Amino acid sequence: MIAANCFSQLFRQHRSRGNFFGEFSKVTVMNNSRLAQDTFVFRQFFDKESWTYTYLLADYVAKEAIIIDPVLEQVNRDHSILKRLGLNLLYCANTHVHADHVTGTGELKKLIPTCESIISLCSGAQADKYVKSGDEIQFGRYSVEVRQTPGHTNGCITFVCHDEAIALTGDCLLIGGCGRTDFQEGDPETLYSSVHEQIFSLPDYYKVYPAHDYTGQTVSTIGEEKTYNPRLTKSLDEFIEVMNNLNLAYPKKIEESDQLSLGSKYTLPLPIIIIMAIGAMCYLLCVAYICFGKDKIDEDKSLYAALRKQQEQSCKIQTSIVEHL
Ligand SMILES: N[C@@H](CCC(=O)N[C@@H](CSS)C(=O)NCC(=O)O)C(=O)O
Repeated sequence: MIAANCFSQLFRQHRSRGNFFGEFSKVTVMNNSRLAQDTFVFRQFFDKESWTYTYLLADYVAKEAIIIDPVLEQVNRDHSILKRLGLNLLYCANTHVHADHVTGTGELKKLIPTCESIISLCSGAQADKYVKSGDEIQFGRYSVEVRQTPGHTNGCITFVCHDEAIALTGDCLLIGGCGRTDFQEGDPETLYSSVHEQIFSLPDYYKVYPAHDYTGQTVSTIGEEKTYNPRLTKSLDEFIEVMNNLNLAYPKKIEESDQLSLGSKYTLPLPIIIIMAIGAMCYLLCVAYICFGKDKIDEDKSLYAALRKQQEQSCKIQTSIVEHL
């Protein structure tokens, strides 16, 4: 038993250890499949419209998977890759509510109803599971640790997979950059301490995978970012000055993505909400029509009565004139 534990410790260290630039060897397990797969599956997908990276992490032996930051327009791509690899998607997690694209979580949940959505407790969005710092999300023999890294938004989280020495930093830490802090709940001081305390505290060889890159890069390491990131190597005051003067255009989908629902079990689908709203409007119109219609009939009745009275009176006058003559 003790020997088995020592072996598993050594195996873990061997997989994770690496140098400053994140190079580390990997054990590849050959199984009966014609496609030789590492037991740990890691895929980085790109959406060219929003410059967004989506990540798939899975245990190929247990066939359990997690998707991070899926994009609505790419749901079919993600779904067919899951099918091709025969993976069971346990979770759709989002590093935050994105201002530049709509999440594919709701659509993936429709295709795979057993999959659960995950978002930070501080995001204000709806999901099946809410997470906070220290939580672990398990898939097969692997897991990711949740670290709250607010500053770009209050609900930003970084997922760290210690088994593979990787950090999925969302929009908090980008390669040679960081998330903007000029809208939603952005705050440069908070972002600065999130990066320094929660991300830069990881070992230098951990790989950094962000939610976006606008320069064609795909991966970095903690060591590189700590040494070369032009924003995060500055002092706090200099950083705040830089962040307050980025002058970036607003993302096109900011309003659409603000209405985010991650397909929680407890929310109604949008078409049902629209039908209910139309139904309520029709009901109000009917009530208004009936009330106004009734008033009009009452009005007509009293007018008719007054006319009849007037007619009767003029008849009486005419009769008395004739009698008089
Ligand atoms: N440079 C981008 C600008 C798009 C943008 O605003 N990206 C966000 C993340 S999505 S809300 C961001 O935080 N950017 C930080 C940055 O320094 O770019 C473009 O060319 O469209």
